[in-house]
Amino acid sequence: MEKNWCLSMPKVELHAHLNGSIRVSTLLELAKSLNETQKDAIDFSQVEHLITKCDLTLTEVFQLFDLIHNVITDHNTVTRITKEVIEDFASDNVVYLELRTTPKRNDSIGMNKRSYVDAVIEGLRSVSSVDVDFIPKTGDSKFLTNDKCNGNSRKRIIFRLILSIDRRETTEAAMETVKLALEMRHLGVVGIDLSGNPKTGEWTTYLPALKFAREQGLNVTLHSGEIRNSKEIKNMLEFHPQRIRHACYFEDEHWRKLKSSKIPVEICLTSNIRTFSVASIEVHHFAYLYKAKHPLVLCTDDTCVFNTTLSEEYKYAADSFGRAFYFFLILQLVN
Ligand SMILES: CNc1ncnc2c1ncn2[C@@H]1O[C@H](COP(=O)(O)O)[C@@H](O)[C@H]1O
Ligand SMILES: [Zn+2]
Repeated sequence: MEKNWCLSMPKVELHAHLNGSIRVSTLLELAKSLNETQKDAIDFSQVEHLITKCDLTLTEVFQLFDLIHNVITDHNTVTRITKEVIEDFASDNVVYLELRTTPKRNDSIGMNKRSYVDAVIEGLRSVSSVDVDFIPKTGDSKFLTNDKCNGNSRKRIIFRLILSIDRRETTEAAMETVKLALEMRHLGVVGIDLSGNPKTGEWTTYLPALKFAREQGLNVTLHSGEIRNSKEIKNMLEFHPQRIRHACYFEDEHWRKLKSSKIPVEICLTSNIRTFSVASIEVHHFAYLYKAKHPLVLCTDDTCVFNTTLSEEYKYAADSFGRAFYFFLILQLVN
């Protein structure tokens, strides 16, 4: 399928991690300058090596995240990368973007979870090439958009934020993130995500925070089935999150439960193939769920880490799954 057609089509991105979507050029620039000024702070050659590697094991992916986090340490950098990530999605013709990020602390520079998210919001405000509509439309909040020219001919992107809990965090830290999300709902925070290295921690550590989030009306999305862990997948499905991501290692009983519950699945083809979570595109569960008419959405996950864009994910799906998928896209456009 035509790459340009996939590019020109207005798209919705529901699963992208902020730090994993940093521009490659920005990552290399920041890593290089850190390497020159503070020799011990970062191993530049390792960043370069991992960023150019074709396939990355999950362990390498999380090594790369640690390196990225070592580079993005201050508020200004968080603001800069947010601005750039939005500009990049807008140029890929994404018209609705739900970005997720893990609020972080860095005591040495006075960063706490709240000030981290404030820096993200500052990034939204600083975008000038496109209007970023990030405030749910209620009352007098309209003035908080970054709509600088009041014109309606400019390109517009609707933006919402999901706050992530990292599987390395404590129950208390997760609860702090949920409370922060509740405080920031008027700034477009719509949900809570559980992510991080699936080989780390127990998801039950976060259940009190996830249940509290749901009781308070926040949406919950879970990374599930990125590795084989039958019990965790079963319990996550029983929790009934609003959306699930990955579902690579689901077994028959999980598929049955997923299909009857109609929980939508966020599909990240390149991420799954490049991390070997699925053996090949031919056996990817996208085809199975698509045929079963299960609610699905194609997403990028981490455009920097997996060297992809949402248009490329659509092209990948169309090229791999053929004509039926092409008509599915046309129907989406028509509706
Ligand atoms: C490859 N599949 C994945 N599986 C699980 N968690 C992932 C992920 N990709 C990204 N993240 C989560 O997002 C963080 C980076 O963005 P933020 O610092 O939050 O903006 C990673 O540290 C990890 O916790
Ligand atoms: Zn993810």
